[in-house]
Amino acid sequence: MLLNNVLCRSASAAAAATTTRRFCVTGNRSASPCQRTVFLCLPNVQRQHNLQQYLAKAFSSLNGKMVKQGPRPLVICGPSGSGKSTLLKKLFKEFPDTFGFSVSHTTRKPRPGEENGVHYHFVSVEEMQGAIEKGEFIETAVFSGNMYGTSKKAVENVQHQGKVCVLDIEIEGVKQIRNSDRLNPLLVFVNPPSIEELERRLRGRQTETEESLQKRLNTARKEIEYGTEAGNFDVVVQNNNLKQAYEDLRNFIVRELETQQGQDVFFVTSLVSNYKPFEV
Ligand SMILES: Nc1nc2c(ncn2[C@@H]2O[C@H](COP(=O)(O)OP(=O)(O)O)[C@@H](O)[C@H]2O)c(=O)[nH]1
Ligand SMILES: Nc1ncnc2c1ncn2[C@@H]1O[C@H](COP(=O)(O)OP(=O)(O)O)[C@@H](O)[C@H]1O
Repeated sequence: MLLNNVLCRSASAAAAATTTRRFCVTGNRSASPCQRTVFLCLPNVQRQHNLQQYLAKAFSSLNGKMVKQGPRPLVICGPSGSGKSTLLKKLFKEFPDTFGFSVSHTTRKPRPGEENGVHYHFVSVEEMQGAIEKGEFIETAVFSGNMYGTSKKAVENVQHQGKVCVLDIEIEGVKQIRNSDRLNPLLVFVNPPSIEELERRLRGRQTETEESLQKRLNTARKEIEYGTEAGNFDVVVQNNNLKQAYEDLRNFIVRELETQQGQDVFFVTSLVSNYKPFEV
């Protein structure tokens, strides 16, 4: 039996399950496809079977809010050139099994080195519009003359692997997600030191034409205003110095995941402690 939650029988098991809320009651580890599942192995089959039934009943009688759908996704937002991709690259490198990237759709052209299906799904305007009409997206936006969107499938693909889903999206997409009760993500805003430094970094990246660069800088002013306004994001990561910015991002995420984990561990532990064998 696999439920989207964490079951920990000890503090060390809780520590081991630092990232996912997957939960599995079984005596057989190979039975579960999910990663970093915490297993509860019971001494005999009969007892295990009864606990499975007990937990299934307990979980199904709870309202949906208590049984979460896994770890909260992480949305990272900030002006073009603020350092989102650079920070995320470091995060994926440090925690390859914990975080998974939500691969967006876009109508912009690939840059050298960008792979279809890895960095983006590069599509035509017609394909994008068709997919929007079919209701395939959680959110969409137009940025600097190109369409972008997060498909339901992109997020599900990551969540099905038991990973924390990471979305790199701009402000209008963030607003759409904030206004829906869909993802309930943690919201991170990456703030550059100044517009002047942002311009230097964007020019240094050598990915933009002069026109696209000016569009990005114009949008950046509004984005910084919205992003740094109190209450719009859970944290603002100031990216003056890359090492410090990464440390701030990392610390925030780890703290948040531990908090989420702690809440679930407490919740499931109390369920298990109420379990009486053979009373299902
Ligand atoms: N709303 C929304 N924004 C996206 C999505 N994918 C990327 N973006 C944002 O689109 C903007 C432009 O991205 P990109 O063309 O890759 O340029 P870069 O940010 O300068 O590297 C960035 O602010 C991204 O965060 C998406 O699926 N939805
Ligand atoms: N703290 C920093 N100091 C100097 N350059 C940085 C810093 N952070 C990122 N960069 C550089 O700025 C450019 C834009 O960063 P990038 O991660 O591509 O931004 P974004 O994904 O937000 O558009 C890249 O060339 C990157 O190497």
